[in-house]
Amino acid sequence: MSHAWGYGAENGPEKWVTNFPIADGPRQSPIDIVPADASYDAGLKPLCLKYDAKDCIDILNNGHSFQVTFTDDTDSSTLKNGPISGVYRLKQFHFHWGGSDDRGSEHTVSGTKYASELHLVHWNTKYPSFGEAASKSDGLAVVGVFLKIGAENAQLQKVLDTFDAIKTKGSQTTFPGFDPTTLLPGCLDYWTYDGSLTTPPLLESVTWIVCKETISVSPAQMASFRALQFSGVGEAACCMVDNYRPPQPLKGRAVKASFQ
Ligand SMILES: O=C1NC(=O)[C@@H](c2ccccc2)S1
Ligand SMILES: [Zn+2]
Repeated sequence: MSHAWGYGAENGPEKWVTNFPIADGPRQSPIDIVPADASYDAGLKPLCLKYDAKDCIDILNNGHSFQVTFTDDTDSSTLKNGPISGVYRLKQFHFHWGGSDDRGSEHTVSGTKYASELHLVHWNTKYPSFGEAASKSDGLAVVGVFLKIGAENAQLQKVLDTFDAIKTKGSQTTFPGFDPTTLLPGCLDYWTYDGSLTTPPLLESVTWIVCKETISVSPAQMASFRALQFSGVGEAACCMVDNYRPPQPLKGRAVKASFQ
């Protein structure tokens, strides 16, 4: 690829395999979740998500999405139970979205695309760091939440209110004291399967935990997402839209459900 990966015609998901051959690997993400094909697993525990707002540090436009980063030096913001063993620390959360309200999520449900998808990225503390964990088959756990077009989401709006300060690639601003619990649906029923990062390097190190229940986002709020830019200051302006990878082949993997 002549330049860094992205979501355009020249450097987008169909081209990633050139520099990242694992793109055609056996446990790639996202996938289309077909509820009727998911098997209920009574052994799956409820998710235990405990976040401390004091760990929330800043918000960054990284040129692919925007991410809210957490301090992960202690076990104060963690994911436990669910399909995982041990303690996973929250590193960051970010979103993927479309150029219009009819698309944007990475996972789909029986082919249904949502306007956006929230990813809460956690790493297994049996490893010394996120970077180390990212290369291990049980290194990461990402909680995915679908954003469905509807009422304005007041908690999400707190994140969107920072966007004037992070419009372009590489810009960031402080974002203290935000509790990501406020972005979770009321019901934490989930589907789970073994998958990968959905962006390069596409490492097959993610236990995916996708919530059945959606959260709401208004059309105006989605328009705010789309006013962010992939491009940096002084570059040709390019709206940050369609920053999602489409579903990948299941290749025989089982999708389990925590609910009947
Ligand atoms: O769930 C995912 N979404 C992404 O953008 C991928 C990623 C890549 C690197 C770090 C964190 C997340 S993995
Ligand atoms: Zn993501």
